Amino acid sequence: MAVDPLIELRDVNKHFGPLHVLRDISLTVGRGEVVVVIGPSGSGKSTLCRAINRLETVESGTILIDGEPLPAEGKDLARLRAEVGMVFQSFNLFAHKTVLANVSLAQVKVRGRGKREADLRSRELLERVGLADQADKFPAQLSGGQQQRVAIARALAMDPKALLFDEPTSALDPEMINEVLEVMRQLAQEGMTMVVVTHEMGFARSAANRVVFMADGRIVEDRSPEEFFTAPESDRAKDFLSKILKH
Ligand SMILES: Nc1ncnc2c1ncn2[C@@H]1O[C@H](COP(=O)(O)OP(=O)(O)OP(=O)(O)O)[C@@H](O)[C@H]1O
Repeated sequence: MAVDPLIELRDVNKHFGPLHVLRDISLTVGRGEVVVVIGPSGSGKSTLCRAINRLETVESGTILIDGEPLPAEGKDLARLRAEVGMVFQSFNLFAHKTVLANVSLAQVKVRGRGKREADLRSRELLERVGLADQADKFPAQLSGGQQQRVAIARALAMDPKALLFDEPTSALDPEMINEVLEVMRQLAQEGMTMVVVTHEMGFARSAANRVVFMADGRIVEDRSPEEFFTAPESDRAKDFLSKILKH
């Protein structure tokens, strides 16, 4: 399949003090592709995800969104950032605003939509994530899984070209993990371009087009889930998988 690149990283490097946390990272995510990033704790997965829309600065290398280099600051950065939505481990909803207002807010402020139009779109998206009947509640009245689904609706409300997920289920009780993964699976099937940092190997196996395995700030393997899970090539990946499978 010819790749139509939507997100590209070329030779990206970053340190935190003496720690070289991203080492010569080159990665291309094609339009409609789901790339799941896995690896041991501290290997740089979240930093990579956050670098893609410059929540972390990088020291060298290039990041392109739909062919446009991501600038360090300014209007073009804000515009490109809005094209790549982000869903975090902690849902970061406004506690004093209703679910509906949480989904509508950025549409009005960033996209310049009128309130009525934004609310209409928010209701459609809440329906899509199975929360149509929760629109008037406040975040604290919802379960963690429901709150994360609101956060996904909020990200979708910006009409992003791609979504980045940074450990979206790590803060959830086990019984709520699946309802969030199910929404993500649905988005993947609908063709959303997604980069997902997760420890959920079942999701990586079943929803990813590619698995990127990181260790010590490097991409060590970048392959289909079938190949990666049945025949990992590197000792680091073999070691990682054997530890995970023991749990
Ligand atoms: N703001 C920061 N300042 C200093 N060090 C940081 C900062 N953020 C992350 N680090 C360090 O950079 C390394 C990579 O962190 P990162 O969160 O990207 O790893 P990760 O692979 O996502 O790990 P985990 O699976 O535990 O979330 C870790 O050693 C971490 O302690």
